[in-house]
Amino acid sequence: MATENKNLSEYDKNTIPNAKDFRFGIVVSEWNETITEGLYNGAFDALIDCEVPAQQIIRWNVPGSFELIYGAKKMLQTQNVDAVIVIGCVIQGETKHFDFVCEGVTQGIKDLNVQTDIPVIFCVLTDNNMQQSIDRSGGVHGNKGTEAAIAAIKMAYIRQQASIAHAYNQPLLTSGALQIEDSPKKIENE
Ligand SMILES: Nc1c(NC[C@H](O)[C@H](O)[C@H](O)CO)[nH]c(=O)[nH]c1=O
Ligand SMILES: CC(=O)[C@@H](O)COP(=O)(O)O
Repeated sequence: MATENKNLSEYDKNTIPNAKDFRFGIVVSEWNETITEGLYNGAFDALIDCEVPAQQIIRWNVPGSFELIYGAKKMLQTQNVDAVIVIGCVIQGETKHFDFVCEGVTQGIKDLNVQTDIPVIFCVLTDNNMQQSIDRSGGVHGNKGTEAAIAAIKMAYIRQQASIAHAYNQPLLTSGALQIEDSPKKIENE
């Protein structure tokens, strides 16, 4: 399903885990900052709407999307966060630089998700033109920052449940959609 068939800002709070105790890092690229600020506002507002206290949201800025990799790495190494959201906007120019920046950031963020224990959420627009970026940062297609915030909450929850399951040597819930429990049940060893 392409973005044009899905509003990026839509979410059902009934499907979102309790996020009150989670801490989030948000690394924001300064390139195309009118777009990245719109994406950040979408992410921040969604986290607040899901009752994450503002003081549990840490923001760092980096020069461009390529620096999101290093910024996210240092964020998760030095800050007590349950998930990191990286926010960028890469727009095709005259040269192939677009391809290398997009591929580099994609692979770098993927590597962080593989090599570290903290989920890093990919909120990087890779658009052909500015209008596509406007449309996806609070325009007709909604706000990818909102989508990223909801993903961050869900992945922080999965990380939390996985650590609990590991501690009690229990498999994670495998019944399709993640079932949300008010508080994880302690499994008494037989
Ligand atoms: N053209 C865009 C860039 N380019 C800059 C790179 O991300 C990087 O900062 C530079 O190569 C120095 O390492 N960055 C964006 O975020 N968006 C662009 O459209
Ligand atoms: C993604 C980029 O680096 C690109 O916007 C830079 O523009 P150009 O390819 O014209 O140098």
